[in-house]
Amino acid sequence: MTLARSGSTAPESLQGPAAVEASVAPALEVHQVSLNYGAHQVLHQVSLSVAAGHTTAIVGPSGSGKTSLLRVIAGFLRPDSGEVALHGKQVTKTAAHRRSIGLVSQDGALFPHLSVGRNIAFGLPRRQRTAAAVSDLLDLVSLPAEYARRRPDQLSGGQRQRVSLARAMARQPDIILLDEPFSALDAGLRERTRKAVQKVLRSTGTTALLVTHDQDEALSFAQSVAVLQGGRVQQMGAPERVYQYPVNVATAEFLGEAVVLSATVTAPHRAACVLGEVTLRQAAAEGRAQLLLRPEQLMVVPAREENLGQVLDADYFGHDTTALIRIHGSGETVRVRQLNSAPLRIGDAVGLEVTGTGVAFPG
Ligand SMILES: Nc1ncnc2c1ncn2[C@@H]1O[C@H](COP(=O)(O)OP(=O)(O)OP(=O)(O)O)[C@@H](O)[C@H]1O
Repeated sequence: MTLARSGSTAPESLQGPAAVEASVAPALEVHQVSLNYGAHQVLHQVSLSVAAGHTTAIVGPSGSGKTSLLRVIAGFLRPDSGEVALHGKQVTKTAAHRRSIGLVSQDGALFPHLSVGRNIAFGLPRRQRTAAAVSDLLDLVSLPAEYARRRPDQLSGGQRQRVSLARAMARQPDIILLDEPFSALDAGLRERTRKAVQKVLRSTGTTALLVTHDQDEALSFAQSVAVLQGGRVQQMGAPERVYQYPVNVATAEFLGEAVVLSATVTAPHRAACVLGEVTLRQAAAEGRAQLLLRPEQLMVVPAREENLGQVLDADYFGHDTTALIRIHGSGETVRVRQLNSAPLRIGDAVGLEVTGTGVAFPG
């Protein structure tokens, strides 16, 4: 049994997002979708598309509308306006069970009284419910065939999620919706399961949409990231793009730790701030600005007269220390991430140097 579709994009998907996007029609298109719960509007003209064979993550804070959007795509909720299409075919009014969609939820939603094998077989068309097909699906998610006889409560959380993925993939749906599938797992298992799921999706060329509130997960798992805030898509693009070129400070702050300093843009690619002159990676209008840097761009150097600051707080994480530093004179505070060759302590006097480039926003 092979789960790669005929005309699947699996080989191309390994060649990079641009190659696929240029040649393949979107598997999912959401166009101008708005949704209200009574008088409360939770989605505002949301548009996004997912290229066939690609994985896109919708990331946003709690209450931003991620689950609501997923439910509209799955067909559990009808939008007040806008459209949803799968492989170019309108499904906005199609019942959930008639859409070619696989769903993996936070808890896996396995039937506790059925064996793993029967859980997986449930996802297969009736005539294909054979031990061999179940065994192939277990193999796909790197679980031994003997696990078919176990009950879900005899598996670890990560194994349960892999079974849930196998069940969702059994019918080779147009798209797999992953609704916070790793959030119930502890840190190490979460990462391993994430990698395992990513490998299955990419090797089979399966289109997937992941919903998560975890920025790191979104950036590392998906080939494209959509940032949802207040029911609006603020930005969508490749992970490196949205991290490096956020459209506003709120998006930057959501997609990882941000250092925001008052600055003056003195030339299209130059800004002056309390830490000195910084090169801008995209042109900005001259005048007052907010300068965005990331904590990993601030290098702690031995204390000197200029750029002198003091450590206000320090969190030791083993591999590195994150410290809050108040800069003398301006009173501004910055967060730095320092490898633990020389751990920082509260009260230390330090100097700071900026590496790399920043982004300036008017204001
Ligand atoms: N059935 C409902 N009736 C009324 N309001 C709802 C309903 N479901 C969700 N909401 C509201 O809609 C908004 C978006 O909720 P949604 O669950 O889509 O957000 P989310 O981004 O998935 O949040 P979380 O990450 O906490 O799950 C919230 O303000 C929520 O309170």
